[in-house]
Amino acid sequence: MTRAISLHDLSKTYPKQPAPAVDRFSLEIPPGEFLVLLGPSGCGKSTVLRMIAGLEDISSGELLLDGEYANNLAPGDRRMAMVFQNFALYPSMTSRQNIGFPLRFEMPGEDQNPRVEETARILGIEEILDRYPGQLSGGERQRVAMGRAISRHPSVFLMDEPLSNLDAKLRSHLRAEIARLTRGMGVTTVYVTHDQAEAMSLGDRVAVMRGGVLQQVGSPRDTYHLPVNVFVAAFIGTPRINLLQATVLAPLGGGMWIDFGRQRLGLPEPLSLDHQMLRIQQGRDIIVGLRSEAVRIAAPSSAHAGEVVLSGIVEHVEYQGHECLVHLNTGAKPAVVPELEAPRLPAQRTRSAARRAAAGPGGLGKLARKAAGRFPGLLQEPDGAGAVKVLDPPPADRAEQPTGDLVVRTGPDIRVRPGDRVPLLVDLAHLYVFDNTGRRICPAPAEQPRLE
Ligand SMILES: Nc1ncnc2c1ncn2[C@@H]1O[C@H](COP(=O)(O)OP(=O)(O)OP(=O)(O)O)[C@@H](O)[C@H]1O
Repeated sequence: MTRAISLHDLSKTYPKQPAPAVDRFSLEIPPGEFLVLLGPSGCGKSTVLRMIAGLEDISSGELLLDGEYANNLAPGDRRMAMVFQNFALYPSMTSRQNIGFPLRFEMPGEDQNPRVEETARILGIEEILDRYPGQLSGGERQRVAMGRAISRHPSVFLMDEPLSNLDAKLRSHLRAEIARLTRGMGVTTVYVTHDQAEAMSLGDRVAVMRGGVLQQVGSPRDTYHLPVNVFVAAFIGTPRINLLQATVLAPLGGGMWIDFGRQRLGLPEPLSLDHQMLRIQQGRDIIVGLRSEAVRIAAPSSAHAGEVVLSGIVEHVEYQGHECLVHLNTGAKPAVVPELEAPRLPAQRTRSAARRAAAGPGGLGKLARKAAGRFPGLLQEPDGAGAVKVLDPPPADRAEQPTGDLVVRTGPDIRVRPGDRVPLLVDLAHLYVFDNTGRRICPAPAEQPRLE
């Protein structure tokens, strides 16, 4: 049994809160889909989940279950099972009693043991059925919590960061188990997380939220390759996408360049349609996004079609075993996305930079708050597209030292050292351009009229 969930302009405003925690959220979740709600802390993910579960009143908008109006349906009548981050097990009950507890109400008078044992077999927890939560590891507790959800044969699973209290190895193991279980059962699942890697590996689709507003919903591949705005681009992908401030130069005589200040990137002629569209940005601030795999360290003579030349000074090489991440300074100004951490920390910190970093995220938060103060309305736009303004890093940083603005992924055997100037080849097929409100303009959004 599985079901469709429709959210139409769902909003939630908590008492005494000026801004809605969830703002006109619309989404169709077909039966059997594994949908992940992804976003930074406080963006409203749990509130959406709780409204679906019936644990939170809906301020406005409509919730439909299999096409039927369900705003006022009691939680117990929704046939949904929820799994929480803190496991929420009864400490005085054994695993068997915890798993069987909801069945007492669903199948009164019946023997629950066969259902409990079937569930335990699916989860491989037969051995721990007679232990109490205090006698279980974190992973075992979460399996019991999952068992309690599964044993009810629900039509929807709602999972609120179910793995975030577990260590990395167990997380990845249980992640695979959740994917196997939910797909096997074919039950519609809504899964909340702020971990983009988890979202990408689990979701049929990922819905990215920011400040209560849905930014983009799509397959993991689409959200990675075609982010609608700079926020989604920066939130998804590790290492984070390189975001650089730039302007477009398109003199009347022809040619087009993306100007980073100290270097320019020439766009090859004839210009592609997407690049022709950039002409209207002439003289305006833009943000260029380059994922770490879109740039390689190689001589200009080895450029393939579609690759253009830049150069950078190596600041730091991060050896990762299977690859290296090379931090470079190209002389460009990094763009900062409010609500996410600041741009990358400089590779070679001065003492004052290290002090600032040691002071924790407050300084970065302050930067974002300062930005929000300088550009009112900047953190959220009425149409939900999400304006994301480019910010200059604090001047003191720049005066003290050059900051790495570009991270490039290379093979593990790269032989470069801090201070080396290296040639770079940028693959234009993987170059993103965002306008000064943060919207992606290149590659052009599908709905945009094209110059044909
Ligand atoms: N009961 C409440 N009363 C008032 N404000 C609330 C309440 N619950 C949540 N909020 C606020 O609503 C906003 C969204 O909260 P929510 O828990 O949905 O975010 P989230 O994205 O799930 O965050 P996290 O990942 O940290 O759990 C936050 O600003 C939060 O402080």
